[in-house]
Amino acid sequence: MERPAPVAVFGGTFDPIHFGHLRVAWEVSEQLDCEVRLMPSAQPPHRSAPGGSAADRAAMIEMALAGQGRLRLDRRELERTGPSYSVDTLLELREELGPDRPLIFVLGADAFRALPAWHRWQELTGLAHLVAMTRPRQRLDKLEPDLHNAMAGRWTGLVERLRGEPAGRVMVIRVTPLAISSSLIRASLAEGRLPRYLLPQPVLDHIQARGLYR
Ligand SMILES: Nc1ncnc2c1ncn2[C@@H]1O[C@H](COP(=O)(O)OP(=O)(O)OP(=O)(O)O)[C@@H](O)[C@H]1O
Ligand SMILES: O=C(O)c1ccc[n+]([C@@H]2O[C@H](COP(=O)([O-])O)[C@@H](O)[C@H]2O)c1
Repeated sequence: MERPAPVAVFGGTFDPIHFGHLRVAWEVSEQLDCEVRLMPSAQPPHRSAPGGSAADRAAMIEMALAGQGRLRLDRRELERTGPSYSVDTLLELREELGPDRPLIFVLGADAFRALPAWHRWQELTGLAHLVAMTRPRQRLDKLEPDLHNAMAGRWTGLVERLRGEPAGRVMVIRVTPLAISSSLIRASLAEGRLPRYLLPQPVLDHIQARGLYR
């Protein structure tokens, strides 16, 4: 019996969302042949509070996603109080999806390398597959020993493996290198420059109308 399509979630601060996030999420959705849910964190662990409110960051994601059907916004972390630990989110999703449905947690190379600093990170592969996307200037080799050991035997290059099992595999997906970051965009706005063409125009219009990141 064929398993139902995987659910892929791409977590981030999205402060603000930009074409780097959007393009790589789109390519991952194409390569995995499933919907990808963009999931902004309420209170991101291991970084200072976002400059944009939860409502602004979610509104900007919605604007960015208008007019397409592959990517959608998942508000679950915004609706929870306390730090947005990914292990709690994946436990909640696993509970909703049941034990058999493939669940995929998508993260950029920098976030993947930082996994050993995450809350109960060793539990993540029991709940979901991990997909690490390439990102300019971020390596996916020479991982620190704990991460290297935790991932040993889990690597696959086959999407079918991810679609055929509920969790536990790790895959690298090569995406178009786009050296765009939210911090670059915030810095540009703080200096009074216009980061045009790095993010969707309706998102930039919203930032300007609301006076964000000045
Ligand atoms: N240009 C990009 N290419 C590939 N992955 C990206 C890119 N930008 C962000 N990501 C990934 O998206 C996820 C969410 O990133 P985040 O919202 O922190 O954006 P960011 O641009 O890295 O922000 P900041 O500069 O504030 O750290 C992370 O897993 C990150 O690795
Ligand atoms: O669970 C954790 O301890 C944890 C620590 C750091 C980051 N994360 C998650 O990783 C994703 C990317 O984080 P960031 O900071 O790059 O936006 C986002 O979904 C965060 O909630 C999760």
